[in-house]
Amino acid sequence: SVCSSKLALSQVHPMWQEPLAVPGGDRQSPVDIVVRESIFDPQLRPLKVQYDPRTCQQIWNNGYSFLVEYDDTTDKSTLKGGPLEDQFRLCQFHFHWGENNTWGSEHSIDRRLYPAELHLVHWNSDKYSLFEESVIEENGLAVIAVFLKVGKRHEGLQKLVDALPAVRHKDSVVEFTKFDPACLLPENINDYWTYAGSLTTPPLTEAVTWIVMKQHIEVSHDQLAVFRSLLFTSAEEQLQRSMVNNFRVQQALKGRTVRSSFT
Ligand SMILES: COc1ccc(/C(C)=C/C(=O)O)cc1
Ligand SMILES: [Zn+2]
Repeated sequence: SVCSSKLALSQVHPMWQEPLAVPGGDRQSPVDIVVRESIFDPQLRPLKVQYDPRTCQQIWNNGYSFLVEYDDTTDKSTLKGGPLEDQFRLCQFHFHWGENNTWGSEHSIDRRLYPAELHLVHWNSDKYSLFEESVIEENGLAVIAVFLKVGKRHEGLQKLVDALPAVRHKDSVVEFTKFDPACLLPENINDYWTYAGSLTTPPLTEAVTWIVMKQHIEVSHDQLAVFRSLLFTSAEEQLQRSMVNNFRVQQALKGRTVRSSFT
């Protein structure tokens, strides 16, 4: 099953108007992570990531980002450990980026923004039987966030970059297989911050356990430029708009604690 319902996503408009307030919105994302206010939790376990490249299916431009979607009908690509009590299934990953290298990430570390941010979206397959069910449950989703910095070319990313021109317009889909998302993780995945938050695009539901990696990955300027060559708009639309700055504004922490897995 493709893990993001087309109806809800098709209502995600680029640069969409932020709702004034999300019902009961006291755990919204993204947030600024203030390092010296994060609390080391020695009970946080190492993350266990097991991805099977054979579950990779397609890339879809949903008019907000491009999603690399995985077959999540079995427990082949999974995440567990860390702050998680249950086993989670990978359903898709996507990115957020800016119009230049000064900004683009959704989270920040002591107010430092990165030019882009990767989100690997997983749902709780111990408790729910469908992604769509898990999206409305407080322990339904786990998202790994990885910051991207501009530097050397990322060899593993290039296969994805080469496929992007085929999904230039909103609602375009291209087959994309045998991609191992583990190649996008930093060497050290055991240093991370974690907090209770939400999706950062509609439906903005407060269902996400965020796991934000301390270590970034590097991609080249040219690779990021291909992200920026995508369009928010479909082929039929009169006025084409570049897919850039597809990040949400930061939200209040509202008393939440950000824990760290490292001192
Ligand atoms: C059911 O519709 C959905 C739409 C979007 C999403 C995600 C995964 C949003 C985000 O990445 O912030 C999930 C479900
Ligand atoms: Zn995201």
